[in-house]
Amino acid sequence: MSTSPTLSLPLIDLTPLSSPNPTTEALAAISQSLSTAFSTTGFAYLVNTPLSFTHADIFFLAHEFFSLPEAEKSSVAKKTFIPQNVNTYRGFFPAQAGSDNLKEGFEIGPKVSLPQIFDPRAKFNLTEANVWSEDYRCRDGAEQLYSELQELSSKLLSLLAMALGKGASYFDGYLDNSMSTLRLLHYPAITPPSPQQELCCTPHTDSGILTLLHQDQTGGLEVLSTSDVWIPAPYVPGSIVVNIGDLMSQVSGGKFKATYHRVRSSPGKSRYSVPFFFEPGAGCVVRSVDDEAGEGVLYGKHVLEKMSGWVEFQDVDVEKEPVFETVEEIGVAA
Ligand SMILES: O=C(O)CCC(=O)C(=O)O
Ligand SMILES: [Fe+2]
Repeated sequence: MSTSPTLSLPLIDLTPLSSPNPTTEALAAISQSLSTAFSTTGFAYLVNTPLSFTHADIFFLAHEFFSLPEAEKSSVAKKTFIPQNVNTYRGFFPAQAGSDNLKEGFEIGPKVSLPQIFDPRAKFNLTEANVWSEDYRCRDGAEQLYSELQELSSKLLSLLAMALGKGASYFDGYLDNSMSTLRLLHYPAITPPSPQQELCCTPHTDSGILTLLHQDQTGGLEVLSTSDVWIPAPYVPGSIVVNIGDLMSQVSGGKFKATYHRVRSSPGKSRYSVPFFFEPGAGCVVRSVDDEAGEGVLYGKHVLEKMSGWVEFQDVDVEKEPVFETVEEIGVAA
């Protein structure tokens, strides 16, 4: 692990993960670097990742989607925005004018269908199928990127298990029916620049296990340091920004930090980013390593609670959702 003189976040070299048989020492060294980064700022840059996609390939997927005509994007918009559409959780969301979240997005989940554990009357079905516009030419690419990011995240999860003193397969149950989300984001240019629109992504923590973020060259990402100062996390060529989500922070007994981050507007410029939120299955019971016999929390419930605070899901009312309470109730093995 190294820290560039101009960067406040560590760079972690993942070269050994591209090898079919990485040495135990190499894996232990990455595990240690991740542990140090996640126990302090909660953020790091990953370099020499095993992805087959270049930075340009990834942003092509996003540009192609956001250059579709508005009507085409609306055809896959979530029900919250286009009431006649059936998709509630996957799909397109438009930019919310007048908020600190001036971004439009397109979200996809796994290609394989997930067990339908939500009440069909629920306002948000977290395990619904993806929706695609026939005019979007990059569906195969987006599905392939999803699969590679899921694979990389799974490897990182094993390394986090080791960092917590557990065996490499300790968290493997999280991968059953994992409902990770690949999100293509476009922050439209603010013209004319407005002093009121200082932020285009409001300060927040992510909700899942970890997030792998590709950002373009525009800059603007900021991370709250341990001394409560916003530090820039600019684009580093060829890197992925990684950070811990609330869930993993809880699982680690607070050892790993879910750090606040935000995006500062770049006057007159548009920006693209592609976060991948690595998540367990909705029916996964998640427990802290410090309380392995405890009741734990059902991941699907954790997400709905978190969603009620997101601008894209303003109408989530967790109290009114027919949310399952126990694993038995939703009929899924933990
Ligand atoms: O666009 C970015 O760089 C960050 C996006 C983000 O933090 C998120 O979508 O959770
Ligand atoms: Fe985030």
